[in-house]
Parts: sequence; structure tokens; C-alpha cells
Amino acid sequence: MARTFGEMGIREIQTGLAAKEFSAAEVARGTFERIGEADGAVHAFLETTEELALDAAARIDAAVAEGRLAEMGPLAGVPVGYKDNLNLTGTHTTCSSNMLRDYVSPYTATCVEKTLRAGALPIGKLNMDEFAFGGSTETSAFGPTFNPWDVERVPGGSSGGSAAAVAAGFVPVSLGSDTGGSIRQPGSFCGLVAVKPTYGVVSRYGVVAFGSSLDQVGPFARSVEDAALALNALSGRDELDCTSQPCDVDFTANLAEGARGMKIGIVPAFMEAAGLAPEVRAKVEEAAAVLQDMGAELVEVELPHAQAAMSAYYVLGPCEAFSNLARFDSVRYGYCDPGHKDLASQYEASRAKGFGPEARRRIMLGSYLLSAGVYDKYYYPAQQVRTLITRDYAAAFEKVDVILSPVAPTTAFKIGEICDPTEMYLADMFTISINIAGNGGLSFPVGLGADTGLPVGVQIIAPPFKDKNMFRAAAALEQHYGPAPVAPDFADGKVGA
Ligand SMILES: NC(=O)C[C@H](N)C(=O)O
Repeated sequence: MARTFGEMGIREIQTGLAAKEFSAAEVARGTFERIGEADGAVHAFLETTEELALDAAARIDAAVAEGRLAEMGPLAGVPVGYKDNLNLTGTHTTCSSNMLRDYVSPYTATCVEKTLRAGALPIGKLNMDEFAFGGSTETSAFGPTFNPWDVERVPGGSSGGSAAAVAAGFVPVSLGSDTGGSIRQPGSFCGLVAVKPTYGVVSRYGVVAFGSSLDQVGPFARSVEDAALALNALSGRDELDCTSQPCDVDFTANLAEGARGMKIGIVPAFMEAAGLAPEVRAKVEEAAAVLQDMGAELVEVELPHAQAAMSAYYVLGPCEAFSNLARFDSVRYGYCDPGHKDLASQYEASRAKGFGPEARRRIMLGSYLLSAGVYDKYYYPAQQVRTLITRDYAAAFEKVDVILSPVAPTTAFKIGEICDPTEMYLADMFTISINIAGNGGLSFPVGLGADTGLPVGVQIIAPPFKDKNMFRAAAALEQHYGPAPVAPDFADGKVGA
């Protein structure tokens, strides 16, 4: 079967549009056709948005007819999918929860709006762990997403649908959100370039909040250039989010510079961490050697407080989630259990039925941790740990341009394999400290693990607002490893053909 549009990269689509080899309407229709044929095996999409995509395509086609394609923006004619915690007017934004099963967005998130203004074709909303709590996309109220590399395995989470849609070749670009690893870990499990920018690079307006001081939106793509182009479209100051920052960086600017002269930090404690699979460790060492061969210098750095990141996150994250999720009270928002005589029992029943077990666990934990007497013992010290971790990174980045580390301790595990929540939390052991400190992290796919034969990512961590450093190092690795392939069973339209 022929190459599908979703398998193409941004440049390939735009070159084809400019040369009139195909129209944007054909790109949109072809994309939905492919999703219709093959998403049954993956379950990446919760909703597709044919009408919106065809409207956007008509605008692109009109511009092509007038020779104005270049004016239509960096994502002109490119199919893009959105995690289902990003609002898009007129579509459901369920956060994969029964609580929001019927919620239809009355407004559009700034990050989504920016992709639309950059010419993207909006393809639909993607499955996720409920309210972004999880590392496997198994907690979705609508059933799990399957990893296109092995459909018996998880795609990672919480942005599992976003990762799977790109890995299966349904779309070249998708957006996810990352609070503790939720872009980078599924990026690693599905073999993609997956970017958690520095906190503040992308506006959070219209993103259903989990941990407001940790959440950040970023792109999934199969090449470093596509991820950089997508971030160019997403980034920048937004008056509607006071934590967003001005950003006039072109993330594609130094992709061709190579690694020569870069200083790459290696954290010995990460490489020795208990639970790190030998095949993942071997891949990180291999990537370090590749960069060294290209003329980069490897420098050991210490992050002495990073081992406390997990404990701090499971205090700060639930506390922020507890307060953010208070709005789903069955009156202002969310599922309302019928037939209750008083408000207290309506609240209780609606929240008990609307939220799944992991969401309830986080809410209860947050409520306990913020209660009088307990607050001082946990929340306050967790904030102090946060400062120490931030200082550790600042000290390390005085010596190096980026830090190279594992993304996740293992490759993708089987659906249903991890039932203990604390074991699931460990999937984020290398990603969480970056959200805590606020700097950027990128997962780059370095091929398949020697033991499991599944994709492995390495994490490239950048100093705050120097995200371009991680793009440069990732582009250098891409010279060696090549861009990420579509998962073999799905490449060239195999599944569903
Ligand atoms: N949203 C995230 O980054 C998720 C992280 N795995 C968590 O469960 O909190």
C-alpha cells in the first residue's frame, strides 16, 4: 500500500502541496480514512474533527491556488492531533474521564489556537490517562490505547494517545502535556521525538489543569525538525497565562550545528539507579559515545537532591491536583448524579462515580496533605526540596550545555502488567525532577533495546529557556540514528490495509 499522509513529515507535505501533487483536502480526507482503517488496533483517538479539518484545508487550498502557501504558517496543511485535556471549541474535552464525558469546549486553548493559526489541520482529540494521572494510558475511562510497536503493550502515559497517533503514522505531529514525564515517557515507549519545553514557553490557557506549577504542553513528532517547527508555532507569551514568557527563539535555528564543542552532562547516580534496565542504560551510553565521537565533551555532573524528586512530586502534584479538581463539583462542571435531596450527597455521589480510582487516590492524598497539621510536615518541606533540586540543576548547567539521561527505566510494559500504583510512579523516576525545576527535556529515539526489541529514548535536558540546546543535541543524534520510523506493523498502511 502507498505511503499515507500521516507518515510524511511537515516538509514533505508542504512540498507536495506547493507542487500541487495533492491538495490539503486530500491530506485531510486521507488522514481520516487511515484512522478509520487502523485506529481500531490502537485506540489513539477519542473523537475526530472532520468538519474543522476540511474547513482548515479549504483555506490552505485557496492559498495554494493564489501562490500564498508560504504565508499560511509553519504547520500549513499538516494534520495535528490534540491530547484530550486541550480545549478546542465545539469538541469534547473529556480528559478521558467520566466526569467530563459530556463536556463540550466553549473555547479553544491558546496552544491549540496557535497551531490553527499556523495552518494545521485539526484531526481530533487523543486518549490519555484520566486527568493525566498515570504512565500507561490504562486509566482512561474509555479504555486503553495500545502501543503501535506491540499492541499488547502500553504506549506510556499520560499522553499515550498523542504518542500512539504519531507512532502509527496517523499524524506527523500531536500535542501532549507533561506534568511529571507525560510527554517524554510515552515518547520513549513509542520511539518518537517528544518535547517538554521549559515551563513558560507554551501557554497553559485552556489546558485542563493538573499541577499548575508543573504542567507544560509540547509536541510529539518523528523528526527533530518537525518537533522544532511545531514548538515554533506553540511558543510565546500569552496574556491569558501570566506564567507564559515571551519567546522569539527559532527552535530550528541550530539544528545543523552538530555536537562539536557541546558539553554533555552525565549524572552517574542516574546511570547507577536501581531499576534501570541494562538495555536502556546501554542505549544511553551508546548515545553519549555517539555525541563524543561527533566532538562533544562528556562531563560528569551531580544532582545531589534529584533522588528526592519523586517524593516531592507525589506531595506537590496531588496537592495541586486536589485544588484544581475541586471545580468538578457536579454544579459548575462535571457529571451530576441524579436524584439527590441535598447538596452534600450529590457532591459525594457525583465525585465518587465521576472520577476513576487513580484520580480519587490523588485527590484524597492532596486533601490529606493540605490539611491542618499535615501541611507543615509534607507540603512545606516538598517546596524546600523543590528549591534544592532547582539549585542542583542551575549548578550543573554552569558546567554543561545539556544533560543526557535515561527517559524511563524500561521499555514499554504489557497492558495490565503493572497494577501497583507506586510501581507505576517509578516510570517517571528520570523525568520528574525536570518538571520540579522547570527546565526543558526532550526524549529522542535511539533505536530498539537489545533485550526487548522495543523503542528506547534518551532524555536531553536543557537549562531553563535554552531549549534550543536540547534541539541541537537531538539533531546531532538524529544525524547518526536517523528520524524515527513509523511502527513497522503500521508503516505503509500495513495494518487495516
Ligand atoms: N501527567 C504526568 O506527567 C503524569 C505522571 N506520570 C503522573 O502520573 O503524575
